[in-house]
Amino acid sequence: MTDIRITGVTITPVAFRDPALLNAVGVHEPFALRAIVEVATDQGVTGLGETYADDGHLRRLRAAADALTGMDVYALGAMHRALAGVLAGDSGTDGSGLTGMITTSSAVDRVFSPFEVACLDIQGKAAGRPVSDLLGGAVRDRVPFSAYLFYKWAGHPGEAPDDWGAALDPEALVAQARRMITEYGFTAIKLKGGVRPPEEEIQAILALREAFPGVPLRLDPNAAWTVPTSIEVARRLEGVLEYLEDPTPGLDGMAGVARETPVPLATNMCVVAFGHLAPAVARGAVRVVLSDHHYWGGLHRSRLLSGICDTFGMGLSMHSNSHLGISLAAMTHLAAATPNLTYACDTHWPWKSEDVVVPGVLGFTDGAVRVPTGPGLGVELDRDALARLHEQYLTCGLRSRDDTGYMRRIDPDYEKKSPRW
Ligand SMILES: O=C([O-])C(=O)C[C@H](O)[C@@H](O)C(=O)[O-]
Ligand SMILES: [Mg+2]
Repeated sequence: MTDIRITGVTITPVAFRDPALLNAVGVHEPFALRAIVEVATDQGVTGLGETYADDGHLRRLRAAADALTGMDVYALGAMHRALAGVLAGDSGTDGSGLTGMITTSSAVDRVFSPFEVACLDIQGKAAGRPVSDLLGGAVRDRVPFSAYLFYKWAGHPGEAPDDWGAALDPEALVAQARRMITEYGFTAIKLKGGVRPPEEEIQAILALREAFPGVPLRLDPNAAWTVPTSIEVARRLEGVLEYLEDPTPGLDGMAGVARETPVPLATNMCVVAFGHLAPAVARGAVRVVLSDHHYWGGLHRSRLLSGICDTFGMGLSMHSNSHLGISLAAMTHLAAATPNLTYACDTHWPWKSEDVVVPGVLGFTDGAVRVPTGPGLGVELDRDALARLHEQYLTCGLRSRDDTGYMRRIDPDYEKKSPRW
């Protein structure tokens, strides 16, 4: 078999419009940042990856690109090892906004991920097979996603309201869910909490339960609550929630909540790297892990995570940050080829109005994305859109995600606290 050698990597940071979505650490800025990674090879086949674009991450991506140039796209293990060398001594904990609230994931895994995805795109194109086939083969041809609700302002301060409008109470969240379900057909609902006092968020979940009987519901306050508050909310929502995501900070706190409630606890905050799995299992801290190939080291390492979860009887769901079409394609191939990923995956997709991929391949029907069957990821770059969103990156002035800093500019008294209630 002929090698397919990397001859060059292009990393293009882009910015796309993002609504004023509220979370436990502040509010989304007017633009979300992503980096588009294009890998070129000596066989003329190219591959795509998508990742975060905070300044520190971009610097690491560029160093990685130099180290990977000349390597064979099949040598994924050697690439991961090479990046461990390049990033040795770099804790990668700057840019706390990279993954939302996650600062303890592995820098090597975060940097490796978009290159691995691009190499799998190339391998798939060379073999004429979809990426899901390289991951063991699709076990489902459609991947269900959840309606991801946010408390939100009507618009960014000083701008006209967006077409979703404000959502600051249960009625508005029910209306938001109704629109998302009408437009996308979602069959599960997640509410991003940690924004309003817990009693209000309980009322919001109860309103959603009444409006959408039988639809699985999740609440994720991103560690905004103390252990006693978490236990009380879990008690009030027992039998109502499919799972409660990261109610409180840290493995010990989560274990303390888990001991007192039958409601399954899920996480994308206290188990975000392989080293966290053994202590989480030992403490019985979580019943569901949200995978995310962007920080678990790509698609193969996410499948390794799924095997570990399966072995230890933990469920598997999927986390998302604001993302574009290359990521959605990668998430869909991965989910299709992961038998124990039985929960509807998270996606921020409905919140974005711009993209870098040619439209048409990825679409939602009945809340699910059909797994692309073309070679590789199955998506193609729209070069005009890429240029436009790169220009937007250059002019928007944002260089790192900073939900707290943005909130403080609007409300100088705002304090970041975990737990808050
Ligand atoms: O499940 C989660 O924790 C997330 O989706 C993290 C994200 O950063 C979310 O909170 C957001 O976009 O504000
Ligand atoms: Mg979460």
